[in-house]
Amino acid sequence: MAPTSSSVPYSIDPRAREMIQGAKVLVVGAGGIGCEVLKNLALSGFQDIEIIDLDTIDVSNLNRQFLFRKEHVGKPKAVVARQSILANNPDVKIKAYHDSVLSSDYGVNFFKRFNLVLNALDNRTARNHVNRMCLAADIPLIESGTSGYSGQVELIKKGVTQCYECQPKPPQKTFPGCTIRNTPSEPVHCIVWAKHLFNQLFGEDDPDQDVSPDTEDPEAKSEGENSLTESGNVKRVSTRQWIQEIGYDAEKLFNKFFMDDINYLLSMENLWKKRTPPKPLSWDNALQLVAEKNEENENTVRTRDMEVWSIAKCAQVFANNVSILRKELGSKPFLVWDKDDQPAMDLVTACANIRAYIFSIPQTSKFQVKSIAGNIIPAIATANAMIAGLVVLYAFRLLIQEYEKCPSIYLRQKSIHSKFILAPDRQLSKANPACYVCSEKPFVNVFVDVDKTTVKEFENEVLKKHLNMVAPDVILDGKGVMVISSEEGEMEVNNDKTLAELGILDGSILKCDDFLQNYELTVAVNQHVAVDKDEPPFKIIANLEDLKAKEIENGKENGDNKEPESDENDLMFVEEGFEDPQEGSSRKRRKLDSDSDDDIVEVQM
Ligand SMILES: Nc1ncnc2c1ncn2[C@@H]1O[C@H](COP(=O)(O)OP(=O)(O)OP(=O)(O)O)[C@@H](O)[C@H]1O
Ligand SMILES: [Zn+2]
Repeated sequence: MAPTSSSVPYSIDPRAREMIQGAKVLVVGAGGIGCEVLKNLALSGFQDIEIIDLDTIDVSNLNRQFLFRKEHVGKPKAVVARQSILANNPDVKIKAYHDSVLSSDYGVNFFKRFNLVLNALDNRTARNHVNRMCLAADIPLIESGTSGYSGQVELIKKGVTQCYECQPKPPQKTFPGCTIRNTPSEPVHCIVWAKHLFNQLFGEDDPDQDVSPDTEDPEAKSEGENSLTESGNVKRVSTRQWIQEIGYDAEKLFNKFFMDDINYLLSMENLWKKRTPPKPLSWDNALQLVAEKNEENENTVRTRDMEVWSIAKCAQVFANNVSILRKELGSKPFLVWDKDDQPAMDLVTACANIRAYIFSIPQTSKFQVKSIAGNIIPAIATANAMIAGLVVLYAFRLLIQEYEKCPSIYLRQKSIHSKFILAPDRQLSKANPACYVCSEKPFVNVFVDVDKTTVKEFENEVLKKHLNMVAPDVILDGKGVMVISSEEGEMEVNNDKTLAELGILDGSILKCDDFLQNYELTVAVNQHVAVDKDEPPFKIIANLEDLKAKEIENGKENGDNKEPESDENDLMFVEEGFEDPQEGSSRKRRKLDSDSDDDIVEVQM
């Protein structure tokens, strides 16, 4: 965009300018934001850059990840990003790692080599991990994310700001198991069920993803009636075992999931007193349900993915892809569902639509299924570019330790007059003194059923999945008993024992140590029995005061955006020093022409 008459060109502080050449920067993630950040770094004179990304280039990345071209599809993002930057600027020293940042190869000493770390990630696990590594190495981290037209940039610096984990993040949206398994009413319920079915057929075993009728559904039971089995599932051999026994026969699978299980659901009469009952569908009948010839469609330009498939087509797609995925599975222990893997996506689209048909729910195109199943909020190239621009502007300030000039800043779509608004917080966000990551003595309460929870479940679900440790060692305090070891083969004998069997009871204290993250956490164990079956089996509470506190409603999975503190009106800001926009003078903020199509905000410093 040509500078407007009112804009003042941005100039880098001369002290920062001097430091740019000698600065060593790590960029984590070479996706939408990462490509932009790398380009900005190279263009603004950074000479020593390292980039890490675990992924390879997908064709769907090409519209916005401009360092990649069609011929690069399938190649590692980090490697190609490096080549593209070097092609434009051969003087930059740039090193690429095609790897996960979670790997033990990147320990605290690896992070200590950098002046700055810039995150351009898309998931919480990796963000949490880099947060801990930067705290441990005491290196400033710039965290960033976008979600559609929204985005944010946040500085994380030990002892100066809050860390990425200071505030609890809302859990991802989930649906009650019985809605998914028994009484779906929206396309999304069928899509979640279809993803679970993929995992039952090919994925990692997860009892939470059962697709069979749930006989424990309280709505299904008459008063005083007991369920068929203790677990609430129809009693039979495990789904995977049965699938293997029938050799992944598509017709048998189809009749089981779409006819027998539906007949079973119909027998749970209470469920259908106020609902439209589902229609069981056999393989033979499905093949009859071909699309009515729709002349309108023939003249309409529609891409294949926008089409809603007939049920006969869904059945055929189901059979074809079961066979393709079975071959892909081969002798691997399991497949991982990926929205960009065509057979996996086709299978989920077909199954979701067959289930939707059975439950009289509107059917959806593959495009719609993909956006729901992949939790995709479309990535907006301009939002990524704006956020990446801010990341690098903040990088300049951090080189000269101007931390106070880097408050969290938010990008969001506003009104019909102005498409984007940038709004900074008034000041740096202070660390939460009860944070179980960055406080001086990290401490957390875990409420868990010590009589039922095994050591392995505790390690995987509590320590790794929810407390984000990578390779914990755990000692029962006071007794000095080692419970979990990060050394393979050392403590596996404990895996299937319950916590109680190892003497871990209500009031026990566990000392958990993650060597890689240089992170020690004290866990107080509290006996807790879930009363409601939809209640999570354990709870993690850093500060017991939080028990009463309302959950903070902020963030989205991709960008983890939260609302800015500043109160906005319908303005685009041109800030100086990010002072309180409400008190800004005309020098600091200008109302742009409301007819303007410009989506760019100029940030001056
Ligand atoms: N643990 C990790 N280690 C290294 N890189 C990671 C890790 N987790 C995620 N990434 C990378 O972070 C990048 C995030 O970029 P982005 O949000 O644009 O996602 P994408 O996968 O490229 O695009 P989309 O999800 O929209 O298809 C990806 O390239 C991804 O491979
Ligand atoms: Zn913290």
